[in-house]
Amino acid sequence: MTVAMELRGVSRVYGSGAGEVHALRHVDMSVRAGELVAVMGPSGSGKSTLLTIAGSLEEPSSGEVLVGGSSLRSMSANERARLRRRAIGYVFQDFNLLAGLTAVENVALPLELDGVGPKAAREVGLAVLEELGLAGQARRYPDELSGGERQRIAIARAIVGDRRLVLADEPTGALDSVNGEAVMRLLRTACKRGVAGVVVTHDAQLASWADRIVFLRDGRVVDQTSQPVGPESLLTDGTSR
Ligand SMILES: Nc1ncnc2c1ncn2[C@@H]1O[C@H](COP(=O)(O)OP(=O)(O)OP(=O)(O)O)[C@@H](O)[C@H]1O
Repeated sequence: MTVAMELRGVSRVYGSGAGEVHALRHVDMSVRAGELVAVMGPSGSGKSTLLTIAGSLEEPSSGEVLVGGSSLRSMSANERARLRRRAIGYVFQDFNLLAGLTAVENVALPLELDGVGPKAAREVGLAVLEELGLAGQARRYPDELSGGERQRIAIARAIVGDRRLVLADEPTGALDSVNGEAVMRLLRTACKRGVAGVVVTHDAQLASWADRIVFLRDGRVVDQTSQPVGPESLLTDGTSR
């Protein structure tokens, strides 16, 4: 399988002098197309920093980030912007859906911003919603949807078009366990289509939906676990079988 995203020796330092914070220290990590990777670790261990750097929303202090085999450093600002728009989908805890647009209009928005005509964009948006079992919500506005439904629509928006990488930061944070599982199931469905997914979560049960769990501590990768997919592979105390 092709490598969709790779971090090579990535470090990120915030501040300087006595206030220096080493958010990431020499992190090596790669995610293949079709693979879902969970990132876990204590508060402040660098999980969000890893995600924003992988998504080209922030630059590393040193090291290299490759998306689809191309180094972000070798791209112009315009090329990076195009990559963010076309190839990378982002899902955050607070949904970020636009209140004045219906579910399908929200999903179609990235395509429209990228120059696809409204009708064609809407058709692609509807197809993604259908594929994810969300067609029934297509015409509703965000305030007519539950929190779980809103987050699933946000995932549909993150994978619409030719997205190769989906980055999700605590996408299940505000949801109950049933809706949290539904969100992880959708991310898995997206990965089956060949999308590479990276999801930050505090929840071991939800992380068990991933193919692999990467553990961070003090900005370093301290462990990686491959696992059979599905929450049934977890023991009741949250450890892997
Ligand atoms: N913009 C910033 N300026 C200064 N320090 C920062 C900045 N962003 C993050 N940090 C620091 O970098 C370290 C890693 O932060 P990060 O948000 O990546 O951790 P996290 O694992 O996502 O934490 P949490 O689980 O609490 O969200 C923390 O010590 C944090 O205070």
